Amino acid sequence: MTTGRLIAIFTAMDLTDIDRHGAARLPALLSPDQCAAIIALWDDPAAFRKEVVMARHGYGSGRYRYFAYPLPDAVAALRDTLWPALADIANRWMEMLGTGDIYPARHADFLARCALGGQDKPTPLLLRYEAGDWNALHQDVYGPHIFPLQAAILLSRPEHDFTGGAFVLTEQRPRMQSRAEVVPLAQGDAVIFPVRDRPVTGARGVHRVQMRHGVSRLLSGERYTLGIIFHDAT
Ligand SMILES: O=C(O)CCC(=O)C(=O)O
Ligand SMILES: [Fe+2]
Repeated sequence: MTTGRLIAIFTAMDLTDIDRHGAARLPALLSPDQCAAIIALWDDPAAFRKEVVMARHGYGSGRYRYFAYPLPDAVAALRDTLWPALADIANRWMEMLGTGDIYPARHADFLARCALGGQDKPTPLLLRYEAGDWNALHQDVYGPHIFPLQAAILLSRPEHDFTGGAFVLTEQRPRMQSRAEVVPLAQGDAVIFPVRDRPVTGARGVHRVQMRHGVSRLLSGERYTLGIIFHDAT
């Protein structure tokens, strides 16, 4: 995947979906071969710094592994090339919310800021679900430094490699009932979504709505996802 191709996809996609619906889909960000190559990393212990068995923590059922630094090239490239377009959205959001936060033009500069605050462990992760597994609704916050958007890339083929296992987002609206959004993904598609909350313009101005994401129960097969989170962890 070249930067040029990523930028072309971004230009083509409807980024306003993030503001309208809380999520945007980037079709075919990775090819089937690229997906297979990332899935193959699962069995390379040297690629990872930590494994989480989700049931042990009440996170659902399934496993995930956090990549170690240096990240595999494909993972590092995704973090770098997605950054500029997402930082633009994030900076617009911070302006709407009046936080005064500004995300730098280069992802490396944001990581340096995280590291100064003690957040220096890589957060990109590979997730694996089998039949019966699921991912509880959650927010990927790892410390005070938060980049407000993240990406998840489906590496397996729906209906071929697995059934069930839908990517789900919920939006908790202040003093109102919550809204669910299901994002149908094909192999290689990415979904871009808020980490914790997002600004919504209402009748009385801008307010934050809390967002959570998760995965519904897998009915059969095996499902792998690559998660790209832009802040690091303590
Ligand atoms: O498996 C999924 O689709 C969700 C993964 C996830 O929670 C994440 O990437 O942060
Ligand atoms: Fe997550």
